Amino acid sequence: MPAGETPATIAPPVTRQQFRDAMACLGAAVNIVTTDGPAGRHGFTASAVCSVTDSPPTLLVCLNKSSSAASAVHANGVICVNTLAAGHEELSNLFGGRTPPEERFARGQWCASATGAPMLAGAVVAFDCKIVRTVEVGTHDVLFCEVVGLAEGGAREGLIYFSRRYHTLPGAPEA
Ligand SMILES: NC(=O)C1=CN([C@@H]2O[C@H](COP(=O)(O)OP(=O)(O)OC[C@H]3O[C@@H](n4cnc5c(N)ncnc54)[C@H](O)[C@@H]3O)[C@@H](O)[C@H]2O)C=CC1
Ligand SMILES: Cc1cc2nc3c(=O)[nH]c(=O)nc-3n(C[C@H](O)[C@H](O)[C@H](O)COP(=O)(O)O)c2cc1C
Repeated sequence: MPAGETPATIAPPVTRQQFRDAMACLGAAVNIVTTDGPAGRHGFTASAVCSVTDSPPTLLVCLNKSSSAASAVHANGVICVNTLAAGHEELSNLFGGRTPPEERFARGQWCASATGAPMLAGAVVAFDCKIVRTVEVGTHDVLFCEVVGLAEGGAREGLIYFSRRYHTLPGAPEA
């Protein structure tokens, strides 16, 4: 559409595909959300991650109820949100695909965070969290997560998912 023209509107009801096509216009950081504990280790790729409040530090994660990771996430009650860096595209696809949990963790270097959830070496940042509330909305559970630990991985270039493709973001210049 040429700049300055009125955008075409879509009549209600908005379909799933129309919603997804619109959401593909929003750039988002890519994260691998992990968990570990009595229900075992698991993880999935998530772009639906957002800051809620800084007091107490809280973020939210939207988890598809049909994900193979869902039961472990709920039972363990802890997650680590590992924000991916440039070069992590393959790892993102591995955790976003239909692979068994142990095959996912065969790639990348993982260590246990304070909550026990796997933390990725080389992530841009990692948020170690306890799930404090869960709200069911449609196909997803919205997990409200209190951040109990942080690790800055030191990766310089970020990764963003936009228009159904990965893009690299340049890092801040050296101080
Ligand atoms: N909240 C939701 O239920 C979903 C939201 N979306 C949004 O729509 C955009 C376009 O999606 P697609 O056309 O499927 O192609 P896509 O290529 O952007 O998505 C890649 C894969 O990730 C899955 N995915 C992406 N975001 C997801 C989410 N929040 N929950 C569960 N699965 C998710 C998709 O189903 C697809 O299998 C995505 O980038 C995302 O922002 C996509 C799928 C589901
Ligand atoms: C870029 C990208 C972003 C995604 N974002 C989310 C998300 O925010 N929430 C979610 O539940 N699934 C999301 N997914 C899909 C899950 O990663 C995927 O369903 C899961 O890892 C595979 O499901 P399975 O373990 O049941 O095979 C995303 C996938 C990709 C590739």
